[in-house]
Amino acid sequence: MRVVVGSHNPAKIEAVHTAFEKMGLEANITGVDVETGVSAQPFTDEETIEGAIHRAENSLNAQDGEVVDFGIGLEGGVVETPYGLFVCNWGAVVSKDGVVGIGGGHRVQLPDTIAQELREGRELGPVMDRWAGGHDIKKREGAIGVLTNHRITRVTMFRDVVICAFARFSNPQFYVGT
Ligand SMILES: O=P(O)(O)OP(=O)(O)OP(=O)(O)OC[C@H]1O[C@@H](n2cnc3c(O)ncnc32)[C@H](O)[C@@H]1O
Repeated sequence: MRVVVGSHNPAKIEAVHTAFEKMGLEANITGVDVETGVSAQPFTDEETIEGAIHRAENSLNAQDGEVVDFGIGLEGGVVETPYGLFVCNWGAVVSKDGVVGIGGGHRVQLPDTIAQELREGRELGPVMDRWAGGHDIKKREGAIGVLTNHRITRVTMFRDVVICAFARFSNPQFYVGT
């Protein structure tokens, strides 16, 4: 099966590889840079889901006539709650016939100092690098990896997001009419 991921972020590509391994599916997986159609730092679940869907759809369309079975979009964002700002993560799988599966991931509460910088308009990636003293954390363990001491990483989190988004294709009989 041919799968295209709407990103070159190595954490996302590795997550898709490990998801397919875990699902026991053989796939040729590549990444492509696509537009997300949402802001660089999505600030709601809805905007983050929209970004994931756009990435998945644009991945399918980027392949110029080549047959691709699934486009996959993985998007990170943040959500405001009465208990503070949380990182949120969403994934979308779009099949070549246009069926869309969506899955969500863990949420981790951001420290107030980081949350405040995001509310002022900065992006989580560079803020996290500065705060944790790392480089390109978003391409490796992610904020979730830093904050959980690597017990959950961006790779394992997005791996599970892909498996959840794939539920519709793993069990189509449960989704008839939806
Ligand atoms: O190369 P792409 O696929 O665009 O990957 P990205 O990490 O830059 O883009 P996302 O859409 O996944 O994330 C949106 C923003 O949130 C940041 N972000 C999201 N989750 C993060 C995490 O776990 N750790 C660090 N930054 C994160 C990221 O840096 C972006 O600024």
